[in-house]
Amino acid sequence: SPQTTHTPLCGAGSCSVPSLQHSQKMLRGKRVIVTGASSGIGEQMAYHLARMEAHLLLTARTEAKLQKVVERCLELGAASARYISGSMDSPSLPEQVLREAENTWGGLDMLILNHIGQSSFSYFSGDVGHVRKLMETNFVSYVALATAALPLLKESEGSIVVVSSIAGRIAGPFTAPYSATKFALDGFFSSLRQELIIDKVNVSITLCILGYINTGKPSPAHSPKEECALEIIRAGALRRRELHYPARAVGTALLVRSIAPELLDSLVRSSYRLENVRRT
Ligand SMILES: NC(=O)C1=CN([C@@H]2O[C@H](COP(=O)(O)OP(=O)(O)OC[C@H]3O[C@@H](n4cnc5c(N)ncnc54)[C@H](OP(=O)(O)O)[C@@H]3O)[C@@H](O)[C@H]2O)C=CC1
Ligand SMILES: C[C@H](CCC(=O)NCC(=O)O)[C@H]1CC[C@H]2[C@@H]3C(=O)C[C@@H]4C[C@H](O)CC[C@]4(C)[C@H]3CC[C@]12C
Repeated sequence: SPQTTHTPLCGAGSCSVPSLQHSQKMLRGKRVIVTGASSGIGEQMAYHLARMEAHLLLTARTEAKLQKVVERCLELGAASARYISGSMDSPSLPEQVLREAENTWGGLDMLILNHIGQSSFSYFSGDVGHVRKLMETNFVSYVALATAALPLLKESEGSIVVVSSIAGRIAGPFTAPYSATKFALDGFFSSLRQELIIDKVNVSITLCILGYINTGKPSPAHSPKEECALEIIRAGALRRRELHYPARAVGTALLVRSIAPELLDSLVRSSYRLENVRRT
């Protein structure tokens, strides 16, 4: 399928050896948009891409943070780096971002969809307005960005990378609105991938299923955001269908769910200290 056989980001080299160094070289001089790049995993992806000498367009809401990330990217070796600030629940922002890419670069090679709106880890409060807003930010804006990017990505035979979560495959408690937005991403982008393959359009879609990543204080129990960021970029550059990170934890959870879903549900329920979870 075009997902695996054609690797236009590779240049002239042999892409059958998916070494880390090789996938890094593949990004040199490529034009990449990263959303949610002012902190966490998105910020780390920007730094890796800068070291790989890519051209970067970064987005998030907080201009002051984006300015600092752009400065650091230029120090690290980015071919160029710029940003657009704004909230992704604004319907005009996705097109504005893609216009900027077209006007400055005349094209696009990779779109990394990573941002998420604010949500809490708590019992569902009944706030339907919050669900609607989170759907706009975490799902509809991803669809709008991909839609606006597709003409450019078709031209470059580029890639879309969608950052999702284990919560988008296995619904645990206390993340109902967030989980719904991540399940929606899987439905939409997996269906779109099928259509692109049917139409022989060589744009890859990589869905990243992440477990708990340490984006705050260092903790040995959680996977590091720097490594996670590199794995996401690598999976996108290699045009993989899916990334499971950390591989063993995510793979085991998905396997147990497919064999014994009720057992998995009960293991997930019993893994929380319920007295620590908020009812809002
Ligand atoms: N951390 C984890 O354990 C896990 C994370 N993931 C996924 O990884 C991705 C990155 O998560 P993580 O790095 O932890 O998240 P962070 O909260 O660290 O970063 C979120 C980013 O999105 C931006 N953002 C927030 N609200 C908006 C908005 N309304 N419009 C535009 N941008 C916005 C933030 O910047 P600003 O506030 O400046 O707008 C920030 O740059 C997400 O898709 C998440 O679902 C999946 C599984 C586990
Ligand atoms: C609550 C986190 C979102 C924080 C937020 O709103 N950030 C944006 C901002 O501050 O503006 C959740 C983000 C990732 C979640 C975790 C995840 O996706 C993996 C697991 C899924 C499982 O179903 C529940 C536990 C998770 C570790 C989950 C926990 C909540 C997040 C950290």
